[in-house]
Amino acid sequence: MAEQELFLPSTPGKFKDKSHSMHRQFHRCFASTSTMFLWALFLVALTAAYLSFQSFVDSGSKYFSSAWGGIHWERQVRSSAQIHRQNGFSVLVTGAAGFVGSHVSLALKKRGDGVVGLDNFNDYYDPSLKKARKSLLNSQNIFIVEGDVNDARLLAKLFEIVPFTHVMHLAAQAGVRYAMENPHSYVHSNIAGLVTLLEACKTADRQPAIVWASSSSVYGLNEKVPFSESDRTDQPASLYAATKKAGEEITHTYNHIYGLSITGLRFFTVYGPYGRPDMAYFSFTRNILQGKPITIYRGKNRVDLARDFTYIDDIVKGCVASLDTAKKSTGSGGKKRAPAQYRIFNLGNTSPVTVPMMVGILEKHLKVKAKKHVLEMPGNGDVPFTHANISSARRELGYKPSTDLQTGLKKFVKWYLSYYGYNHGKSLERTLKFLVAQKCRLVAFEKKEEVGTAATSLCGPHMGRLAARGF
Ligand SMILES: O=C(O)[C@H]1O[C@H](OP(=O)(O)OP(=O)(O)OC[C@H]2O[C@@H](n3ccc(=O)[nH]c3=O)[C@H](O)[C@@H]2O)[C@H](O)[C@@H](O)[C@H]1O
Repeated sequence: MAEQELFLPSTPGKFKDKSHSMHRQFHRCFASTSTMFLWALFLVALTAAYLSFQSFVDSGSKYFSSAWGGIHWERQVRSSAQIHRQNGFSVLVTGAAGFVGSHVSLALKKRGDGVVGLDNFNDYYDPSLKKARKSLLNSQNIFIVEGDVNDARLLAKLFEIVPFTHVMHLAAQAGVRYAMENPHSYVHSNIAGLVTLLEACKTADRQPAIVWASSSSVYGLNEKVPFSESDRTDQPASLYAATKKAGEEITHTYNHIYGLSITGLRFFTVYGPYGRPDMAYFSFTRNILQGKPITIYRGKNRVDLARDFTYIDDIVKGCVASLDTAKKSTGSGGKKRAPAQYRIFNLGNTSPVTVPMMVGILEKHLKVKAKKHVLEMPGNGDVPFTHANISSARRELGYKPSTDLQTGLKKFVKWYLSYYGYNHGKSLERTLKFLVAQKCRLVAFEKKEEVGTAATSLCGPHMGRLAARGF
């Protein structure tokens, strides 16, 4: 109201005492200006408070939202990186809570190398399996840093704490068909993440040698069998394959410009205990046990699809041999001193098996028939077959796969049943019933003499003998 009076033109004749009125007007004006000034001051203070709160939140997020940093954390990293053998390595394993990463980490630690894991524990598949692998690694004194390969600050910190001799880069967005659902996750992990990691490695004062996971999928539509490293890889059939192929080109650049020693490993459909639930052998096992149908893709002209399935222990040997034979990087602090080693190897099994045959092996080990639903292969990035020529890896790494699919799947099924039981994914009630039944069987087994005596007194000696034998 006061402001309205002040700014509206005054009506002539309305004011009897002009000087008094002017005084009042001045007074009002002053009062109003000071109110405005106070308001402005208040707003400035509010803005400043908001800005400083924002910067607090921003800087705070470095410490609160990320799971790394601090003296205790650094101590864990250092301790995990400690080498316990002569001429041993200190290895940064990215994707350490993943399938291949966890197995390789355990193998390295077992022989006395220092291992620091890095994993972002994303939910591409059930993170509880990743946590279980983490617990396994922790029990062997391997520390897994929770973080992303795209976090340059974290990588710089890790290299500041530990002068890694090697990096085993296994963190990636895997899966051929999922690339159609979430293409950006492939670019994020397999391209951006790879470049961030290479930048950290190239800048390190003692550059590490790098061994990383490429893929058999880079052969794409190549029809020449078996696939050799020198075959064409310029016809990827999926975005996943394209990002792995891009990774091969990118690593070549870093080798050429900065003197990083690089070895790329083209894995062929790796399977085994603690494997990836998104892969066919794993999801088929789950469905078969649950009595659910499985979809088997078939190629053109009703030709079965085939894969050069490779057992995890063989892959681990190939990875470790790659680290052992890797030459040192030649640069330091971002400067190349001399040409460095650049290698690419197929790590396969050299004996492709069709998908229906793989299902047959699972049925045998699970002792359950699958409900099969055969479907023409959709245009989803799949390739009809893979078959590795491994002569190069055999010659230079001493790589010699020794587990056939029968044996490997038997080990996988054994692990699967011990890990999930028969009732994986079923209702809590059914799981409890299953556990109670198991417990009863155990009790009956342990107490069979007592059960036998009770059965004798109740039903006579024949029933007693049967009961004492454990039914
Ligand atoms: O070597 C690799 O570089 C890749 O290997 C693996 O890819 P793939 O060989 O495609 O394995 P996987 O999905 O187990 O399908 C196996 C077969 O089952 C068929 N398949 C699959 C699913 C289904 O429901 N039905 C079906 O018939 C399917 O058509 C295929 O013929 C990794 O996942 C990948 O991350 C990468 O590492």
